[in-house]
Amino acid sequence: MTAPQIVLVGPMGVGKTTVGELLAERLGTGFRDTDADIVAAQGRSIADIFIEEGEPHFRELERQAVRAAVAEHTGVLALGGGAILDEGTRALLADHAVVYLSMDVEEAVKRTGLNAARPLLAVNPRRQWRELMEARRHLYTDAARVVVATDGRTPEEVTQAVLDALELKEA
Ligand SMILES: Nc1ncnc2c1ncn2[C@@H]1O[C@H](COP(=O)(O)OP(=O)(O)O)[C@@H](O)[C@H]1O
Ligand SMILES: O=C(O)C1=C[C@@H](OP(=O)(O)O)[C@@H](O)[C@H](O)C1
Ligand SMILES: [Mg+2]
Repeated sequence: MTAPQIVLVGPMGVGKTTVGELLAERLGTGFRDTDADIVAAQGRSIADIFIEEGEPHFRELERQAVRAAVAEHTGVLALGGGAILDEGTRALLADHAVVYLSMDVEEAVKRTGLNAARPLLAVNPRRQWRELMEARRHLYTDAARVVVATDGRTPEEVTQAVLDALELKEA
């Protein structure tokens, strides 16, 4: 059976895409991101999918994207932050090398406040973050083989911490 070497989960803005690309480079393998797969397949942005068809439909598209990626991809795979909310998606992650990139609420507000057209954070970001993390934290933890904290670390430092935690050798 083929499988991704690493699957990155964690909240929006924690660095799944950034660290995923760095990890793929360090391991000499490919990088894939389910958000990018969905945008490519649908020909429209994630924000547009949320607005036009709602979050449940997006979670279905995301489950299909995760199913395809874990079946086909052998490199580093980054998921969207909310993928873990879907039971079917969680089942697809069982037995994979899932890494939870974590951060606290203050770090989250700092990172996503600076950027991002992220539909779930449009109003009152600090409260949204607290609620979002309370709902999701245990799902990330349960799905993950290892947890890597990203607070106060650069993407390069996080990348090294993931390689160390999984005891992976570079290419
Ligand atoms: N360890 C880090 N420290 C500071 N900023 C970071 C870190 N990792 C990522 N970022 C920045 O946070 C933003 C979101 O990163 P991204 O990789 O898109 O996160 P995700 O895919 O988890 O939503 C980007 O602007 C990125 O440059
Ligand atoms: O947490 C979420 O529900 C979402 C996270 C986003 O991905 P990132 O975590 O890569 O930003 C994207 O899938 C969508 O905006 C919904
Ligand atoms: Mg991302």
